[in-house]
Amino acid sequence: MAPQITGRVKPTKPKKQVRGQKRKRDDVDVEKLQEAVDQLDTKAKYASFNDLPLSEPTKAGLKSAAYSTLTDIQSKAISLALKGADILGAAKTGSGKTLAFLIPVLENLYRAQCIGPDAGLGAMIITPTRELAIQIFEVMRKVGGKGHLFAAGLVIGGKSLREEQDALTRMNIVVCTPGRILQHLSQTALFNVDNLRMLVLDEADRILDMGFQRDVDAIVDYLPRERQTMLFSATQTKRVSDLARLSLNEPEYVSVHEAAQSATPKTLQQNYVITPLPEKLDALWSFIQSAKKSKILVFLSSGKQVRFVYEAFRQMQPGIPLIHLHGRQKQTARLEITQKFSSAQHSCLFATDVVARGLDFPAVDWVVQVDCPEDADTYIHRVGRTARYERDGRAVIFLDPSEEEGMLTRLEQKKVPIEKINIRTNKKQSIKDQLQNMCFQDPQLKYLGQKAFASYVRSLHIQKDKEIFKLEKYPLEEFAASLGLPGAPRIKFLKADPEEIKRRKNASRQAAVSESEEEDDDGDEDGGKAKNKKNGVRTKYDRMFERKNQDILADHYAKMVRDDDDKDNVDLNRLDGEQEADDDLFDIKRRIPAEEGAPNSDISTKDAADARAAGLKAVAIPGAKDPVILDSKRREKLLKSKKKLLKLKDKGSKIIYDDDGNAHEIYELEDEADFRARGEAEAQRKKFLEEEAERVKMADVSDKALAKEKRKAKREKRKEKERADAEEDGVQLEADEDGFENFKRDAAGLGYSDEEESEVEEKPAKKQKKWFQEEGKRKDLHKEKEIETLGDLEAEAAKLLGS
Ligand SMILES: Nc1ncnc2c1ncn2[C@@H]1O[C@H](COP(=O)(O)OP(=O)(O)OP(=O)(O)O)[C@@H](O)[C@H]1O
Repeated sequence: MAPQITGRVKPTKPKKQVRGQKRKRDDVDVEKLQEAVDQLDTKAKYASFNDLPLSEPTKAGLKSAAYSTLTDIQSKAISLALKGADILGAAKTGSGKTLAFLIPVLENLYRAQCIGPDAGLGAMIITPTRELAIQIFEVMRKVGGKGHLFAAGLVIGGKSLREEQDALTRMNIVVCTPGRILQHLSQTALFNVDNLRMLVLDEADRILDMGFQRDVDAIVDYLPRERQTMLFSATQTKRVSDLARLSLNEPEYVSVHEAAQSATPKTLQQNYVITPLPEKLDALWSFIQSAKKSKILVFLSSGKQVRFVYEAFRQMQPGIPLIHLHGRQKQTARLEITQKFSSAQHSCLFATDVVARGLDFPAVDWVVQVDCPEDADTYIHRVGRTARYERDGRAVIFLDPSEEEGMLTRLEQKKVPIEKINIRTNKKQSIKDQLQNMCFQDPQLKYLGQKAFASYVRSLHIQKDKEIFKLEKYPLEEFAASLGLPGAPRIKFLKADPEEIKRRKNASRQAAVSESEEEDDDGDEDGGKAKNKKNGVRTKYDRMFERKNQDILADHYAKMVRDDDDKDNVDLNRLDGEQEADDDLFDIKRRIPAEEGAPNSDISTKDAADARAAGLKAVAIPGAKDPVILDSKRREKLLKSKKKLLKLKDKGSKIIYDDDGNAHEIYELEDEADFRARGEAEAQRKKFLEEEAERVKMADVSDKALAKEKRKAKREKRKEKERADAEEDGVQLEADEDGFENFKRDAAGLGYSDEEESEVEEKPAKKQKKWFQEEGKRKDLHKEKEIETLGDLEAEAAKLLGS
């Protein structure tokens, strides 16, 4: 198999080797395999992959990926799917549904010999997000890459359409998102799906809901009716209308946990905390503070909230690495972040529901839902990012008192066991004042806060389940204050049907994706304009004025400006207020000569005359060229501030004195005749450059020697201090030395030069010291236990949450 990420489907192995493998594969008795599949008992329970009639390449792939025993859903679904049945697969999050459909895809195409560019597209796997598509593709590469020769690819946007088009025409298996594949189906002339045998919808209920409805219906119209269709999800749809849309043929409903007591993994502990909306950020901050040695996934309801909370918390330095992810980030950034979180040991990821489904981040300790999810299904998927494949995990949701009853009812209906807990009062920290201070000092942060507020309130407005979300019950003024805002921004609600709004939102996102021109990190409604100005520099003021809905925040923004012009008592909501602002723009015109008696009174201009005629006063500023006209109280105030007055004064020019005490400008032109007497200009230039180069070279040598000396002294000093510290703490010096030596060897292994190596030496030592000190400080101050195991870390985090 030669799986490729969009655009490069050429086999990665040399041609000869590929042909040889193909012959070998042809030798395999496909017929025998088919016979075994025909005789397969679909009612039996299979424990090992070896018990199933699978091809050698698949078996080799499973072995090398260390998959040996089947999970329940795999045991039931694979046998049925191998026989070609349409399947509705439902099993808890993290129970191995991916392999339950990937193995049949590889096997059924293999037995049908649907391999190579002439075979055409044999299987299409659709997922709701790009991240999930990439993940599935990676699992397929892991399992199928050990000998299968399929050409497989990802079609998820983020690349040019042309690149994908070339690759698509030769693919046997494609993993894709709905919007992008539909674009190809309608625009790529050579993309032929007539041979398609298998269609898989992962997170099927999500793909079939209104967000993707039109796309999926249109995709299905292109596909042959005779095919095998498989739908998988932890919250499977059984709606007849959905199934009819996909023309499923007597589907087998494979639900391994239907009789189970809970819809969520047994190893998942779930709690909720009643947290009034204005206290949610306090609760989140306090939580993060007591779970710093964990891997935490925090869900918020919109990208704007994610950005604000991330930005604000980052500035407050919580002592744990923070990252953030939302659907409007560039694809490369999204990929980087998911990889970063996957490999992190301790980290906190703020995210929207873009990561709620399907993503298999290893070893997430906590899922925290700051905002209530839109329904119980979303809740189940969010918490499913932890406690995967028999691992332990914990989840906590902050519910506003008005959401409690509605949400608990919904969770109970879905068989979600959840218990109430409280935050220990002594662990609660209020960050409201800090946020207010930060927003006051940083208008960009304040603006993010305003956007976060607006998007959150809008999201409440469009929520479908009014039993949970009652907009009038939320204390919005206090909520705004809790974000650090000086007032609640005014929100304008669209009158459209909430479902329609949601559908449109989804559609526009997909359009953005398919154009492969993702929004920049700004993630605002102003995406279109951002694109127009893509190559230009957009300032925050550009963004501010490009906002579609200028009404939002108008009151508040006015207030902000009013603060500046405090004494003027200008009401910017009034037209004459705007006039005032305009006048300020042209204040240079109104600077006129002073009245008689003032230093510049002899200068008489038309402007001055006009100003005097208008009854305005002018004041002469010592050291300034022009007097200043007092046309507003603000300008009067300005004259009282010495610091501000400096701005009006002439800057002056710098002068140097020679040995005889004569003044000179810093740069003076030499006499031309003298210059010419010294020879040709070009020769002089060359000579000058050579001399300078020599001078720099000499200086460089002595600088380097000096720097080396300094580093040596610093190292000596550090070692001495470490020795002293170690003696004080009773730590064996050898241990430190060992670590130091190891690092040195690593650095050498990476090929650092001597110079670089000595630079590198400094870094770990510095880091080591910092962490050591912090740990020490923590120990001294709080007498806390060192965290080593998951149990320890839960105990640590549980200190915050008391039952
Ligand atoms: N047979 C197996 N043996 C060992 N590990 C497995 C097996 N099957 C799956 N896993 C592991 O279990 C984890 C969860 O699998 P997977 O992502 O397929 O779950 P899922 O049911 O699709 O979850 P979700 O509903 O969240 O999408 C993965 O890390 C995967 O590698």
